[in-house]
Amino acid sequence: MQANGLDERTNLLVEEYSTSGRLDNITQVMSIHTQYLESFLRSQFYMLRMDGPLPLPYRHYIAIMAAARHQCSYLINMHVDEFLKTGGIAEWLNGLEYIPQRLKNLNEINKLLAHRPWLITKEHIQKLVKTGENNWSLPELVHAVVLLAHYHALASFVFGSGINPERDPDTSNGVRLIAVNNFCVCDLANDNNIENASLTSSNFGIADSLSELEALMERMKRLQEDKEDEEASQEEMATRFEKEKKESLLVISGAFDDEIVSTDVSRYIEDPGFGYKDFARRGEDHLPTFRAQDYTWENHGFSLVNRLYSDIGHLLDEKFRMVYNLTYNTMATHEDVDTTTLRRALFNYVHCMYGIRYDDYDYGEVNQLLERSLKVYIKTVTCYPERTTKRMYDSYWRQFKHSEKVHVNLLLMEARMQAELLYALRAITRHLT
Ligand SMILES: CC(C)C[C@H](N)C(=O)O
Repeated sequence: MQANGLDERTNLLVEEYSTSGRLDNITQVMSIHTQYLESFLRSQFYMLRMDGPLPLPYRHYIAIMAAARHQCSYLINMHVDEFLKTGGIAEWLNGLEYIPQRLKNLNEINKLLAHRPWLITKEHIQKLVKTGENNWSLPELVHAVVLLAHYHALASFVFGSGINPERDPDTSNGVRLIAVNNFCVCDLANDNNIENASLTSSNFGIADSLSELEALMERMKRLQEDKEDEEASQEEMATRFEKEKKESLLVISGAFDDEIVSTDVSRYIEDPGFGYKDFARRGEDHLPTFRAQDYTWENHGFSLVNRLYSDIGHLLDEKFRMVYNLTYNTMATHEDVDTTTLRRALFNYVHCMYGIRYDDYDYGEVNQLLERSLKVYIKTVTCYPERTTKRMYDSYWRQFKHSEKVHVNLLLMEARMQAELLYALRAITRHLT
């Protein structure tokens, strides 16, 4: 890393340490991408600590409820502390039975948002805002929704980057260490690449992975060159999306055994068995398509959110743009590479799994650029983050640097957050009209 890049990173970390009194592992890992970290911290600081519709302890409790949907003890513990520090009532930490009804009413939207946001309708919104004494004002509800989406997505980042302990196959009783494993901070922040990682696996496969990389770059190049010549028809484009969506539903991610949720976590959730629909298991494949141009973040979501909870729209917008455009023009050891097509494919594939379609995007590209093991990883990190394993992390893009895999995680996290927001905000708009 260049000297001034390093300075910038150090300054940001020093600043973060002096305002919050800690430097958690999330911040350290994200600091590999300093510019992004800055917009991340800014929006997180705003939603947690600045003036806003919800009281401070509520914000942390909502973060706990969100993280619990993915059994993310790491985030839960962090916000349990913050909840108490900001004056939260300790009794609430015994679980959902101890919290006010109003807060409890968020359960349903938390659950849908986390796992099947396409099911959120204006009726859900109506119910929350019109329940007599326990009602939520729209600004409060928007604040809550932003927090929920932020923490669901952050749980994806935490598991996707190995910030949580990996599941130890021997602890079949479901007990997990709450401590943070050191796969993240020591290795990722130092950006050890495959040479080090491969010490644990065998050297066999290096040649394969090298040629995989070359082949991927070749495909990217071809796609960029062919863009102008080949214009698929509208129908053809729609068919390609539907095909990709259908296939994504069948990608199997991790073990299907019913997870045992520890009581530390289960006390904060209702209906723990509810997850991203297991299409593969049920043999069903219906997920409605959301046409992105009918309700875009830029034209609709952004202004609604900004109107109801001032300035958060700008902060989120800046963060989305930042992650979407972030590039170092590198691919593993290669430099000066235009990686736009690959980064778009990652982002759009996440939206595809949530049924969101951009009609000017050719989903054939997803298929050409994202190999199977990467799709498994994306689906797991996005939809069932708690099932992510180190093996999944290691099995794709074996030539790439850890910083690039963290970059992938940033894209997945933000794409997921945006997808959740789009569905929730569309429902709020429908409620208002
Ligand atoms: C996710 C990676 C493929 C990103 C790439 N290293 C870039 O700088 O654009």
